[in-house]
Amino acid sequence: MPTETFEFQVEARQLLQLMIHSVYSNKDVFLRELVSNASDALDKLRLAALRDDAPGADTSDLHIEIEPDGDARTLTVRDNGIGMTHDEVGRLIGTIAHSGTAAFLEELKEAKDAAGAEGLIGQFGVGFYSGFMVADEMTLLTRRAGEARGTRWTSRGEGTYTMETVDDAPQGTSVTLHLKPADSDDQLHDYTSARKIKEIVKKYSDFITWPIRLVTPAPAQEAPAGGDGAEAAGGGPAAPETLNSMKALWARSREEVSDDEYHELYKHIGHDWRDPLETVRLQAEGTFEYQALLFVPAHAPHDLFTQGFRRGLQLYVKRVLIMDDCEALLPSYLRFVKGVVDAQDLSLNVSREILQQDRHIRMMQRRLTKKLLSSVKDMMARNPERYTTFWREFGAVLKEGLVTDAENRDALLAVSSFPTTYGDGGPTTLKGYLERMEDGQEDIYYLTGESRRSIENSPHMEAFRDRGIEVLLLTDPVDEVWVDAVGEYEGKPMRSVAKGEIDLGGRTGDDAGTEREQQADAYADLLGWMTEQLDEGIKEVRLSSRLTVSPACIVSDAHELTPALENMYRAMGQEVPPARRILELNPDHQLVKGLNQAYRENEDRTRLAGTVEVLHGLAVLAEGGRPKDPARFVQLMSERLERAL
Ligand SMILES: Nc1ncnc2c1ncn2[C@@H]1O[C@H](COP(=O)(O)OP(=O)(O)OP(=O)(O)O)[C@@H](O)[C@H]1O
Repeated sequence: MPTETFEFQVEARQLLQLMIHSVYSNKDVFLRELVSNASDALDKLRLAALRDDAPGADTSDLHIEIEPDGDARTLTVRDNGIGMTHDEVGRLIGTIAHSGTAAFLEELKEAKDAAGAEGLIGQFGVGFYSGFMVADEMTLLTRRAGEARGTRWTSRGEGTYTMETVDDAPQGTSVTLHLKPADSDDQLHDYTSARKIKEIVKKYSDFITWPIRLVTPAPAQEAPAGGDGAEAAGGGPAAPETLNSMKALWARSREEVSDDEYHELYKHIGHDWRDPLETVRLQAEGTFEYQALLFVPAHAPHDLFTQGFRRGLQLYVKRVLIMDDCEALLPSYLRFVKGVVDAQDLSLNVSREILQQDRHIRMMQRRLTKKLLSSVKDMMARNPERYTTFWREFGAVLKEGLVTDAENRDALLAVSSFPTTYGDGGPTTLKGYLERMEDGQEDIYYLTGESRRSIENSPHMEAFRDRGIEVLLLTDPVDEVWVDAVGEYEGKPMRSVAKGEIDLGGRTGDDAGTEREQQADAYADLLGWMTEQLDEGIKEVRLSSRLTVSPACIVSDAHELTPALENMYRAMGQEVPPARRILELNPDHQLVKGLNQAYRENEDRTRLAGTVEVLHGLAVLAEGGRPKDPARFVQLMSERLERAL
């Protein structure tokens, strides 16, 4: 078979460069990555066998081998798992399939220091490539279980790699690293040293549920074969030593397991190089027994909001992994949680469809959800800083639960926090807001919008700002939805400052009522005329009690959809009749007063009609929208500016 040469995909090449000129100081982790891949490959093969989906595969002694060779300066990590087809090698090893790679590389360019870059790389788990931190050449020999021929892949990590078909590859995958010279200044250890290998495996891979064996080539001994024929080597002097304890961490008591051990398990499952933010254990006893070890990552992945986001919850049945990415175990708003759930009494070959219906799974889901929410609540009380990180990373996802999970709504509200106009603007809970509410205030005020800046500068906020009334500033898309779904908190209605009539209670003073009535009389004709002038988008023009600086703003009826929500529904393909909105005028503003005067004094109101259009356009702009006919708006505006010169 000819050896073919291929070029790495652009992103892959960039990542490889990063690995070779490693920004990552701890190079030992390359071994963890290779062992982790080997372990996944063994899990996959066993799963396929459980489903009778691996004809011709040998599953008799599934294991991982590590074989150093000091003379040749190589290190081989070998598994007899699922292996890869020729096609898969090209696809999985030559490219980077992670969806957010482009975004990642952008961020990486911006990361100012090595620590930042290190953190980012962790998110993308450039697993296999990490071998190039310690090797100047890597060879991968693999044969997909059940197939006749295998593939050899070789690369020096520069622009290209080669692939060839081979006839005599053992089942599974072996990765051979041609090691760079040891250099302790650069944290490049001697990775052919048995002591070093044992230390790394113990530290990072002890929990792996497959045996990790150290194979030391004895001079007079035949090299032990990987997979087939391994048993035949019996009688030789040194049986390979198993380096890991293989204990399932989730089945052990808390006292027996160190935080570091939990963290290593998380990194394996979560494909993350960083420690998790929180570890949550649950041991359910009784008629349906199960153990769970759940992790909240410290960073939200880039693709959390994309369709097809892969969750990281693994389902085991009596220590056997039966499903990766098990979506039935947690509601969608907790999809960022990683971990393991190990149940005693499920069938080994349950399908995803059956799981969705299963009564026990539903019970587990409820209990796991409650446990996670109570852990977040504890975190809030015991470790506010950690909670702040949690909320920054996952708040937007968790709030989806306020809409979809009525049962846990109160628990979710209790752990939710929101930016606010109070104090330094840092997030507040609804409880905190309630405690600060002054006598007479009946509602919890909020405003939704695209960014904090645009909300803070919105005309709707003016009266609230003047009177020092706290307003929650909601900028996540989901905020539009949950405020409607939740409606109230502790009997206090949630009220958008951009919706309905705002009556700020007795705060305006005793004369305010009569003053307003007088104004209403004075403006009545103008308002009626303006309503006629504006097109069907505006159903009413009225005086405002929320403006102090701006001349006008647009508000929605209390029960109308906001424009953002309208757009959202349309984007989802739903038909929504356009909402008819209200234009509010500030009766104390010079422009509005002038408008009223001009209305009274002029019979011919053609020009005035144009001014009304401009005023409406300005209000649309102020809330972040765009005038319906921008060219006409600009023309009307220019004419008026010209006259003012
Ligand atoms: N030993 C192996 N046996 C079978 N397939 C493998 C093996 N090593 C790697 N692969 C395949 O190559 C893919 C890419 O591996 P790589 O280590 O680069 O990333 P990953 O494992 O998907 O992600 P991460 O590094 O974040 O864990 C794997 O997803 C797997 O499909």
